[in-house]
Amino acid sequence: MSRSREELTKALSRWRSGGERIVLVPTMGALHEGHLTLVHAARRHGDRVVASIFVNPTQFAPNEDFDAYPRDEEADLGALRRAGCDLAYLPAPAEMYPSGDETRVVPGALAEPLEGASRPGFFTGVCTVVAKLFGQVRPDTAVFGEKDYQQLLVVQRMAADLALGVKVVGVPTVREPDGLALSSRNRYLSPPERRIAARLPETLGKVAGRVRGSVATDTALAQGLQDLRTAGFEPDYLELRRRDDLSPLPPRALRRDELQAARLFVAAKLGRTRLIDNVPLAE
Ligand SMILES: Nc1ncnc2c1ncn2[C@@H]1O[C@H](COP(=O)(O)OP(=O)(O)OP(=O)(O)O)[C@@H](O)[C@H]1O
Ligand SMILES: CC(C)(CO)[C@@H](O)C(=O)[O-]
Ligand code: BAL
Repeated sequence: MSRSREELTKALSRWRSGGERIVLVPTMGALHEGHLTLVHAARRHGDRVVASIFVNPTQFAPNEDFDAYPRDEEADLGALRRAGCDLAYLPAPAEMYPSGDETRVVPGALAEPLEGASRPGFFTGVCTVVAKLFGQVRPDTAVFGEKDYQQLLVVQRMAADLALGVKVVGVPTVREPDGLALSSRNRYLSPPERRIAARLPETLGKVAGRVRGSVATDTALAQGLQDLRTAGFEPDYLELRRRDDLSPLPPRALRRDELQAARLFVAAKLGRTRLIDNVPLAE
């Protein structure tokens, strides 16, 4: 485990001088099987796996859950060790935001819809901290989850645009047996809310099925929003977008090529917990 850049750099230079390839898994901690699946995937992409744990203040708006965000360092370190992570990097805030820090990485159009529209400034915070982590670790590859699909695309774009020399790879969403995507924020759910939460992926499946069955997308999405409200959610968005550039799809029945290119995205509040999820449209 390393809390300072100095310790991190020592380990990295030892590995690099032996020609080993380094893979980074950035996280905010409160680790679950989804994160550990990223660590397992990372092992297949290189020789040494570094996982970072840093609850990044710049990606939280003032009204969001930065203070309440779950933190469980001891359990996280044990889980990472068992998953075969070579180094856990837990930087102190001053390592990421040193005194006088003022530079921000502002993403473009990919960061505008969906999470970008609901959480202004979120992707600037994410890109800024991920660029810093890439600069500190200088990994060959970095692994991100498809649960945060827009984040994966935005980070891939940033790495290419800024020529950071990091290959950014995505890993499919890991789900509970009832379909709920694993997420650190699931810890906020009360037992009755947890039972309702499975209706989120269920609704995605139903909307996707209706669109595949040639129902017009505007009708299928309106029905999906209604289903979410009836189940007890307060939806932020339920949208169909092209999976490569997140541009919108037409409000009519989709052609086969459009179905292949589409992904369905949702964000919804259940009590005080905000959940997100997404699925491909084509089976
Ligand atoms: N269920 C999951 N399947 C695959 N990857 C996941 C899953 N949950 C999180 N990840 C990935 O783990 C990385 C770190 O995410 P993070 O620490 O924010 O966890 P999280 O569970 O997404 O937390 P939150 O509840 O705050 O959204 C991200 O790349 C994220 O996409
Ligand atoms: C990528 C990330 C670690 C940046 O803080 C965060 O957004 C997350 O955990 O998905
Ligand atoms: N899981 C992405 C980070 C966030 O929601 O703040």
